[in-house]
Amino acid sequence: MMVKDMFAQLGSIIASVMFVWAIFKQYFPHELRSSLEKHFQGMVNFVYPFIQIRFNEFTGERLMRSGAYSAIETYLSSKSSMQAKRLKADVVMNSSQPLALSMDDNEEVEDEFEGVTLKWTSGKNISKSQPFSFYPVSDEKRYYKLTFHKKHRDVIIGPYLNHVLKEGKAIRVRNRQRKLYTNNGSHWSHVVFEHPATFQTLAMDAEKKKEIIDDLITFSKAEQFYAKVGRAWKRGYLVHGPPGTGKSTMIAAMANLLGYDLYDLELTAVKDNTELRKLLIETSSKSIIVIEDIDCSVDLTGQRKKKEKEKDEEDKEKDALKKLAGKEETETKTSKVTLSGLLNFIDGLWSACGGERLIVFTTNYMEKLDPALIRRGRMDKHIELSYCGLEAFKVLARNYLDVESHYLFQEIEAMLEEINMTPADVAENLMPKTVPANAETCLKSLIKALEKVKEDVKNKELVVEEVTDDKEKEKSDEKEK
Ligand SMILES: Nc1ncnc2c1ncn2[C@@H]1O[C@H](COP(=O)(O)OP(=O)(O)OP(=O)(O)O)[C@@H](O)[C@H]1O
Repeated sequence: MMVKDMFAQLGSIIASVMFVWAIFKQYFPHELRSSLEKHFQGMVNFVYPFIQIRFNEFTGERLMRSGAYSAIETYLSSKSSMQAKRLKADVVMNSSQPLALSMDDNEEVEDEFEGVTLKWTSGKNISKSQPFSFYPVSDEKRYYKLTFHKKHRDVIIGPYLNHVLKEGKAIRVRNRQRKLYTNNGSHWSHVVFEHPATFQTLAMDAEKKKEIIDDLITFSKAEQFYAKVGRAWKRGYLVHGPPGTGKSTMIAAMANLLGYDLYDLELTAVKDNTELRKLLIETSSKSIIVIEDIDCSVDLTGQRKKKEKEKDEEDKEKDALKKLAGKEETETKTSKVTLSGLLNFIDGLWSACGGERLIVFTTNYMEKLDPALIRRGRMDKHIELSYCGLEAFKVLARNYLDVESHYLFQEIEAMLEEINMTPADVAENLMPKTVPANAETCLKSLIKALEKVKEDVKNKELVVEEVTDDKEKEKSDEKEK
C-alpha cells in the first residue's frame, strides 16, 4: 500500500514539474529563461562539482568503432578484472591472449593518476530499432564515462587521457599475435611467429648478454630521444659467428623480448633495388628486418658490386647501340640487388618510413663483407657469437638437464677451453635420451663428443703436416735436380 502511494505521489510530482517546465518555456521571455538556466546550472555545479566525459563505442556518420573506446577498453581490462563484479569475456582474434575481459554494462572501476582518483563507468544506450530495416541492426550503443572532480580538469584532460590512450594501444600491441613474414619475390606472406627462444635460454656470456638486452630495451624506449636528435628511430645489428652459435636463435629472442614482428628478407629472391625498396617500405613499425647470411648474397660484396657496375655500363652501351639501330629492348632485365642499393636504403629512404625498426644482418664470415656495409653508423652494434664457453655450457646444462652443478662439469669445462664446439653441438649432445633425463649419461655423451672432436682435429693436423712435408720434399728434390 505504502509503495503504491509513493509511486502515485512521484508520478504526480513529475507531471507537475513537466507542466511547470512547459509553461515556463512557452510564456517566459528568452532572456529571462537563459538567465534562470544559468543560475540553475550554477547551482547544479555547486552541488555536483564533477566533470564527466563520455567515449562512445561508435562514432562518425559511418559508425566506425572508435579507436579511443578500444584503447580505453584495453586499458581498463586489467583493472576491470580486479575490481568489477560483473565481467564480459570476448574472444579476440589475432591476439596472444584469446580471451579478453572487460567490465559489464553499468559497472564501475576506479583509477588513480598522479594522486588523483577518478572513476570509469560503462553503460549502454538502447536506441529504437529501425522498423523497416531488412537486416537485423544492433541498436545497443555502448560507452565509457569518465568522472572526476573539476579541480583536476587540467591533469585529466591532458596527461591522464594521453596516458590511457597510449597505454591502451601499447597493451594491444603487446598482446597481439606476432607474425613472421617471408618474401616471395616482391610480396610478403606471413605465418604466426611462435618461437620459444628467450635471452634466458640463450647460451652465451652473461655480461655480453646483459649488454645486448640493455641496448635493445634502451632502443625500444628511446622514441623521444631519437626525435630530439633528429634521427630515425632505427638501429642496425650485425650478428656474426660460426654456424650453430645461435645467430638465428638470438634474433628470435630479440623479437620475443621486444614483442616485435619479424621480416625474414631473402635477398636472393629480390629482383632489383626497386623491388627491395618496395619490400622494405611495406614493413611495419615494431619489427625486426633480418637478412641472414649476407655473405651469401653475392652481389653485396664490393668485388661483385664492381662487376655489376661494369656489367651495367656494358648493358647501357648495348642499349644505346640498339636504340641507334632502331631496336628497342623488349626482354625484361633480371638485374640484382646491389650493395649501393641496400646502403642507399639504409641511409636514406628507410629513415623516412615510420619508426621502431631493427635491421639485423647475420654472417658466418665477417671478413667477406664489404667494409662499407659494416661500418659504424650503418650497423650500430656488432655482436660476435662464438664457440661454447664455460658460461654458455652452464646455461645449456640448466636448460636441457635442469642441473646447476655436477661432478663432471670440471672435466667438461677444461675440455671446452681447448676444444671448439658450437652451442648447437653441445645442445645436441645434452639432449636427454630418456624420460626423466639422466644428467650423467648426457654429460658423458658430451665428453665423448668432445674427445672425438679433439681426435679429429689432431688427425687433420697430422694430415696437413704430412702434406706440407711431402710438398717441401718435392721442392727440395726439384732443386737438387
Ligand atoms: N647460443 C645458443 N644458445 C642456445 N641454443 C643454441 C645456441 N646456439 C645454437 N643453439 C641451438 O642450436 C640450434 C641452431 O642454432 P642457430 O640456428 O641459432 O645457429 P646459427 O648461428 O643461426 O646457425 P647458421 O649460421 O647455420 O644459421 C638452435 O635451434 C638452438 O637450439
